[in-house]
Amino acid sequence: MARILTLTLNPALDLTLRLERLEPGQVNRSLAQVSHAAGKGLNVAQVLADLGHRLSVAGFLGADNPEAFEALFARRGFVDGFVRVPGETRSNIKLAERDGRITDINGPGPHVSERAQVELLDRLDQLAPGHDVAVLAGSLPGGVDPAWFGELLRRLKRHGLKVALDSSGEALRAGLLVTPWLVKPNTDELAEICGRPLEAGDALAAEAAHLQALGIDQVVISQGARGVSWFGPDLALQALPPKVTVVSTVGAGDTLLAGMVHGLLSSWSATHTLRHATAIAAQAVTQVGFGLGDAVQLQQLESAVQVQALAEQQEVPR
Ligand SMILES: Nc1ncnc2c1ncn2[C@@H]1O[C@H](COP(=O)(O)OP(=O)(O)OP(=O)(O)O)[C@@H](O)[C@H]1O
Ligand SMILES: O=P(O)(O)OC[C@@]1(O)O[C@H](CO)[C@@H](O)[C@@H]1O
Repeated sequence: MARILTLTLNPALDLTLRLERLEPGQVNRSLAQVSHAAGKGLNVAQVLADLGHRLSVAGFLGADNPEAFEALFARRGFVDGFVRVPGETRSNIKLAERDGRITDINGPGPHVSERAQVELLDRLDQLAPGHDVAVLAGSLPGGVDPAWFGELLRRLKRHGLKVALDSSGEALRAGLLVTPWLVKPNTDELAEICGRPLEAGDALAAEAAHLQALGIDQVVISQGARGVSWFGPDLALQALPPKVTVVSTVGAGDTLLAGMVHGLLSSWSATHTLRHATAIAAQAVTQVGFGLGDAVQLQQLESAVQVQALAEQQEVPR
């Protein structure tokens, strides 16, 4: 069991509405709705807690609506390092149609002052020592500069934590410069950073090689239903998940990330790590919400994941 700190700088109340079919511009009636305290780092934390780890969670939380988050922390036994900021934590709307299509409408989050940012850094100086890994996941709220985000990663590294990063756009770019231990972009996020499409397998491998040359040990590239490419020191593997009935893909990437961190910390074989992480991510899409589901279903999914070696990585000219 490891001690893991997850950072969610821009958490969200996820409101998932299940619909037969979304008709834009019409009155739509939902079949069911459910609300969760969420945000990428908090979703990762819930899966890691289910996998047996001890969690601390931090970031910025709106002072006007903290109840669902505080209830989650109490229920899951998370150490609460969140700085409260004026205003409301955002609500993100997830429209889940019967055929598995998901439409996300994510809010900007409250504005975070410089003072609150200093407070979080001070708090992390106290909280971080003693943790093995920090997982930083999700977007930046208003007022938070990507350069500050880079400084945050640097501090966590200085405290001796392995840093795992899952973000997008400028925050991802700033984080990559600090060479985290592990990075988990999806194909679109990586393509945006490198400024070219990454459809072909050799383009992915070349980009992964470039990130590894910067000093990033583990490059995990998620590709939705097409699976995962994992480039580690001396390994390049591809996992293909089994076909599942999609209920909501929200949090699949977070579950995959948690699974990879868990396998690596447990010193499992590479194949076991990737197979298990891919299986829990596949299970995640069959449910709304975050955390591991039925153990028997998980066992069946794990047996059905196909893992194979990828062709030799290629150098990318820069
Ligand atoms: N339809 C699916 N069937 C099986 N597995 C899936 C499916 N969609 C996603 N997954 C699994 O979940 C992983 C993460 O999905 P994806 O690449 O969509 O992540 P993401 O874009 O980071 O998602 P999010 O940000 O919503 O958490 C995939 O690599 C795959 O293993
Ligand atoms: O707007 P961000 O921070 O990029 O993503 C936020 C979010 O879409 O990510 C999670 C799923 O990965 C959801 O719980 C949450 O609403």
